[in-house]
Amino acid sequence: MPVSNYKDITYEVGANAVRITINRPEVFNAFRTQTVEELIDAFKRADEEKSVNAVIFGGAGDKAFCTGGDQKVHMSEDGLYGPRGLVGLPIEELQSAIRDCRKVVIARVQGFAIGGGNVFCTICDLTIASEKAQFGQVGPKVGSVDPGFGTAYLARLVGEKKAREIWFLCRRYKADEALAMGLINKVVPHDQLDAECETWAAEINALSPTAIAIAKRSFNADSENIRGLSYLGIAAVKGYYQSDESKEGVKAFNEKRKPDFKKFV
Ligand SMILES: CC(C)(COP(=O)(O)OP(=O)(O)OC[C@H]1O[C@@H](n2cnc3c(N)ncnc32)[C@H](O)[C@@H]1OP(=O)(O)O)[C@@H](O)C(=O)NCCC(=O)NCCSC(=O)c1cc(O)c2ccccc2c1O
Repeated sequence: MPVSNYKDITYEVGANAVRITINRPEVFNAFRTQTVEELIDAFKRADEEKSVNAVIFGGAGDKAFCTGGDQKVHMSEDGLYGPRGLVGLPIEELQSAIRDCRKVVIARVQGFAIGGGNVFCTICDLTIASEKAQFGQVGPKVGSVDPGFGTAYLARLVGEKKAREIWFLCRRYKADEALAMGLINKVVPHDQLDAECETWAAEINALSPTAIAIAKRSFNADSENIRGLSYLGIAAVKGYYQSDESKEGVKAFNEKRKPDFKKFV
């Protein structure tokens, strides 16, 4: 897919990093099938980029890095997001593409990193956030769950107790709380976010690309079993998405009301 054909994202090669940006600010940079397809293509392209060692992954506008799956397109008859993969968008292939990319992937978080957006932060090699950023999970509130990197790998970063708290209470966490729990690497004043990301990318860019790629593969190898969990779990999520229980979560979000899950207990 040529870069010029991207509709939902932008792709730029800078002096120190490739910049991949979700460009759907009208839905807080939520992703649909097309967004996920383009991101997979972009991360595979970045993997082959010869001039830089880093990728800066962000979301357009001031409000959000990414808020996960687009709940407006998710409100479908079959409960799926679209035509591709098990749940209608190949999210598990995108998560693999980010992990498999030999560059250091830095998440640039200026606002909400919620749902699948929070999973991206978890998977990215490094995360730098503005003091305005907010993190959290919403799956059990909106009829969804990320069964793999969003749960099991999150626990490796923040510990089992905190990861379970994040999923079982669906609270929002400020940037300094995310830093304290080990979810992100650094918090900076809002207007210094781009400069900080660029500084980190420049430092990485001065280092040996082969050593970095081997180190990344080595870190990944130790948690590679989670890819298997994710691919298995997503089959369960497909069945869940087709249930009235999950559809109630999606409907409630779109109708801006609290979900009523009582009858499913
Ligand atoms: C981000 C929020 C916390 C912001 O709340 P706030 O109250 O400030 O603002 P609004 O809620 O009014 O939102 C403003 C505006 O943006 C729209 N919007 C926000 N997020 C989305 C979204 N994800 N999809 C579509 N639209 C969105 C919202 O509708 C408003 O627009 P209006 O035109 O209506 O005014 C809050 O918005 C929030 O919690 N958003 C997250 C919603 C959500 O449910 N996300 C998806 C979760 S599921 C998921 O992401 C997911 C990830 C995975 O990795 C998976 C892997 C495997 C299987 C499944 C997966 C999966 O489902």
